[in-house]
Amino acid sequence: ISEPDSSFFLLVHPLWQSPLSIPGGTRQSPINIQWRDSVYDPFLKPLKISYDPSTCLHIWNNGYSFLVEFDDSTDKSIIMGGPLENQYRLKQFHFHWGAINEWGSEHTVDSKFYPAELHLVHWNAVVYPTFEEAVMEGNGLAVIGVFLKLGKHHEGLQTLVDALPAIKHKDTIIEFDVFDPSCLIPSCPDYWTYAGSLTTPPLTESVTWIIKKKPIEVDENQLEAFRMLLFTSDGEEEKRMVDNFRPLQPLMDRTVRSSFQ
Ligand SMILES: COc1ccc(C[C@@]2(O)NC(=S)NC2=O)c(OC)c1
Ligand SMILES: [Zn+2]
Repeated sequence: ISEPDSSFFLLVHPLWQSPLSIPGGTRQSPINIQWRDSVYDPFLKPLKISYDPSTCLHIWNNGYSFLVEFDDSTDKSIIMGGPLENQYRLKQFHFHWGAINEWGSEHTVDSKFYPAELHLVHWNAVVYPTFEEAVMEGNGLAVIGVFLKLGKHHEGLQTLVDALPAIKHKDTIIEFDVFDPSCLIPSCPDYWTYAGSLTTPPLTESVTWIIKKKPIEVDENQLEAFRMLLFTSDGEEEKRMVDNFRPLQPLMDRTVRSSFQ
């Protein structure tokens, strides 16, 4: 097969024992973004991003991806504007990627997969007292999605890549002092936005997605470093951490808006 389609993953993908979408789900993620069907919304504001690099805590392998977590006890690292009515606090970021460069992203653009996708996860601390509660609410989370494409070496990403050998196995963690995730976000302000969900259980429909139009470029060695991680714990039979993305979900009664014409 040149490119996986949902039937491929429905049949053989090892990660998906659970239902592929929650029964009655009307706003599931990820989706294909058909560029020509997206609707320009002139009322969408520019997204404002202000992260404090000192809020970075640690990087760890949770057995499905690797994530960098932030101190979200204050409003030091936040986003606002864009499609958002409140400001949202940065909680963590993580990635999804494939075994080969032909696929790996969760969202697709005109049915094209990218080799990987970054998710920067934020929660609405203005309205909800805890992240756990925000996860259950329609306007609880805001996730910035950034596509990764094969190209030149990415200096900022290399800091993360250098830490990966230390978190090869599930449930391994290392301290991460200072990191500014805005170095992973393209400077081009253009994005798509739509109402969606988490892409792993509990699959709750609580995410305002903000998908950057422009990808960042990373090199082959950096993608290969992701693929050296393991789903499995130390001592278990090794399973490479690859293809940790959910199959595409139906758009149903949703419109994808664009911040650009
Ligand atoms: C209980 O709260 C959760 C659970 C899982 C995730 C991870 C994920 O499902 N969500 C996105 S986005 N990508 C993913 O893989 C989460 O992230 C906000 C929050
Ligand atoms: Zn994700």
